Amino acid sequence: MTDTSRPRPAVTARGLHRRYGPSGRDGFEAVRGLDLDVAPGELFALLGTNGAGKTSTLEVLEGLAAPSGGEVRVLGLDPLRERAALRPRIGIMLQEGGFPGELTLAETGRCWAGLTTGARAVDEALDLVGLLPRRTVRVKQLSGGERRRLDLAMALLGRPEVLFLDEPSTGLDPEARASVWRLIRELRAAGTTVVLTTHYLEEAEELADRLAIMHHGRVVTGGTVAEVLAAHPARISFELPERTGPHAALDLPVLPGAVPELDGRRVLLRTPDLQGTLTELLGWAARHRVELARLDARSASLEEAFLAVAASADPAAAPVAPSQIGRAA
Ligand SMILES: Nc1ncnc2c1ncn2[C@@H]1O[C@H](COP(=O)(O)OP(=O)(O)OP(=O)(O)O)[C@@H](O)[C@H]1O
Repeated sequence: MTDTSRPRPAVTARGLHRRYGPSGRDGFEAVRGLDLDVAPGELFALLGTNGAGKTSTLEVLEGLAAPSGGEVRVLGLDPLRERAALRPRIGIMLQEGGFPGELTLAETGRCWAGLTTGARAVDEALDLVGLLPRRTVRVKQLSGGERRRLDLAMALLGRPEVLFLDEPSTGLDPEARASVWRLIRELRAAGTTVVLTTHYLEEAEELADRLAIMHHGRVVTGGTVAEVLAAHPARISFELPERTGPHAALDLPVLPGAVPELDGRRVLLRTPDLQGTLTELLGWAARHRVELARLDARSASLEEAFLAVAASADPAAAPVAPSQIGRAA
C-alpha cells in the first residue's frame, strides 16, 4: 500500500554508485551504494572526509554526471535523461563557478539570465548576496569570497525549487558567511529544498534539518543532528580534592552507565545520560561537601561524531539505510 501521508521526496538516491575510469582494478569507485531522501523544503547537509565522494554524489544529483549504478530522482525526474525539464527548476553552485574574468558582474548575470528560464532581475540576484555595489566590477577583480557569492547569486537567478550548493561558504569571512547562512535560511523558509556539502560542522549544525556523513564513498551515519549525536556519549570532567582531612577516604560513587577515566585527581566521565549522571554526581558532591574543581559538562559535538567516522577503518560494513537517515519513501 502506498503511504500518501508523506510528500514525495524532492531528491532521492537509491544504491547510487559512481566510478571513475574502467571497471576492475584500474578504475576507482568514488560513491559506493548511497541511499538518501531529501524532503521538499528540507535543508540537507552532506558532510564527509576529503575525497569521501560528496562532490561526486552532488554532480550525479545535479545531472552533470551519469551514475555507474543505482537511481536518482530530483523532483521526480531523472536529472540526466530529463535534464531539459528539470534544469529550469534547480539551481547549482559548483565548487568553482568558472565565470569569464573579463565580464563585469552585471554582464555575467545577463549572460546567465539568457540561459535561465524565468530568471529574476540580475540586480536583484546580486543584491541578495550583497554584490550589487560591485555590479560594474570585472569578475577577475573579485576576491575569493566575492566569487563564491557571485556563484551563489547565479545559482539563485532562476528562483530554483531545489538548490544544490557545493561548499557555499568556503573562503568567506565570518561576516559574509553569516549573511550567506541568513540567505540560505530565508530560501529554506520560502520553501526551497537545499542540498549542500560543507566542511564546516558548525554550518551543518546551524542550518541542516538533517545531515549525512560520508566516508570512502558511503554514508556512515546520518539523521538530525540530535540523532547523530545520540550515538556518542556526553562528557563530564572535574578535579577531585586532595585525599586528606575530611576527604581522606573519598571514593567516587558508582554512576550507572557512566565510564570513569582517572588521571591523578582529574576525572573524565563518559555517559549516555548527561542530565542523569550529572544530577547524581552533584548530589553525591553536596552530601559529602566535595568541591568539584574545573567542573565541565557537555554533550557530544558533531566534531566528535565526524572524527569517529573519519577514524572508522571500514565504513563499508553496514551502509546506513535511507530510513535511518531520514524520511525514506
Ligand atoms: N575525474 C576523476 N577521476 C578520478 N578520480 C576522481 C575524479 N574526480 C574525483 N575523483 C576521486 O573520487 C574521490 C571522491 O572525490 P570527491 O571530489 O567526490 O570527494 P569530496 O568528498 O567532494 O572531497 P573534498 O571534501 O575533498 O572536496 C576522490 O578520491 C577523488 O580523488
